[in-house]
Amino acid sequence: MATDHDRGDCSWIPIVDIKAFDITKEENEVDRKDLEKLANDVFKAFSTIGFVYVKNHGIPQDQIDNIFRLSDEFFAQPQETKDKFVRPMSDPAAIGYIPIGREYFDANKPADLKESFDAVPGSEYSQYWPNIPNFEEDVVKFHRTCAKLGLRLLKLIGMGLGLEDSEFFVKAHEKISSRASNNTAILRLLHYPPVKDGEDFLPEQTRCGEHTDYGSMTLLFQDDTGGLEVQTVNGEFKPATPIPGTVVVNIADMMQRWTADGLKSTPHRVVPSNKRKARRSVIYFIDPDRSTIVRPLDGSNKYPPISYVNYLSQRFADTGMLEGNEVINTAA
Ligand SMILES: O=C(O)CCC(=O)C(=O)O
Ligand SMILES: [Fe+2]
Repeated sequence: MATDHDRGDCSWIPIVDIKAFDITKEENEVDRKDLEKLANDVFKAFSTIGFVYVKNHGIPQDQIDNIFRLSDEFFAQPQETKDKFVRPMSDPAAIGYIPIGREYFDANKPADLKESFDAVPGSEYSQYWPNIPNFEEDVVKFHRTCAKLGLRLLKLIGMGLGLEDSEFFVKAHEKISSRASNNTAILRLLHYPPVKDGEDFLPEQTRCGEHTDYGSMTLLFQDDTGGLEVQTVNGEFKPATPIPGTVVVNIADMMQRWTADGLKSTPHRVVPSNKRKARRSVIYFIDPDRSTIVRPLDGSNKYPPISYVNYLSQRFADTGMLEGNEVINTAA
């Protein structure tokens, strides 16, 4: 069957091959023309559908496989073991386990059928790292690897937008791999459990409700189960089918605001297309440094300037996620 990619449908998620600028290359060995073409391709996708599949990114497949294996090992533990690592929601710099039902996008619907583990480097909450050999070390290493890819893409976005300083976004994320108190980028391991024989999803329950992400950009590694759907420019949802060897990358809300709606933060969701099978994904939510003041780069007053940390708190409050002085650090 011919796919959208075969048909060259430009309104749908394109595959961008970034081999010329993969994370193993030194920036000074990269051909300027290749870089400009990539910047143009990435910009075109992010200013229309808001999503790309990135191919030949340079993250070794065995490193990705290892993270999925550690994730499986964590979620396969008995519930009472996982419950010992429940993430304190009061601090965006915290890490830990988020059980089924703890997070929701729509209070009027049953909670999403998912559980997750949030990780950041240099967390003061080291007691929430599970007792699984190499878990903390490998997960933090993967966080840093994802940061590298994220910074490459932020550079391409800066070029694609024609910013005078093409490193502008890179500089606004320079603390991405440092302590979470400076930058809230999180690596989230996600597990969507299967429903057992004789059981089913509740009416209106899904795996991950329709939402946009909060920060600047998201990297999304999915297994081969399927279920991720992205809203098209015409408003309907279409499957973002897993493509082996690629990372799905999407623009998030803060970046849309920063670019005065030039880049699109597109609604997406995960439906139970294969509900008897578990689905796993690993998500890297990229945020600007917490103290960054975000103002529209076109010089307009489309949105008032706001510090990223205030923006994040406001978003949680708007969606009922802020309880008392609690702030939870999630995408939504
Ligand atoms: O699991 C996925 O593929 C997507 C999840 C997602 O969009 C999110 O957690 O923000
Ligand atoms: Fe998302």
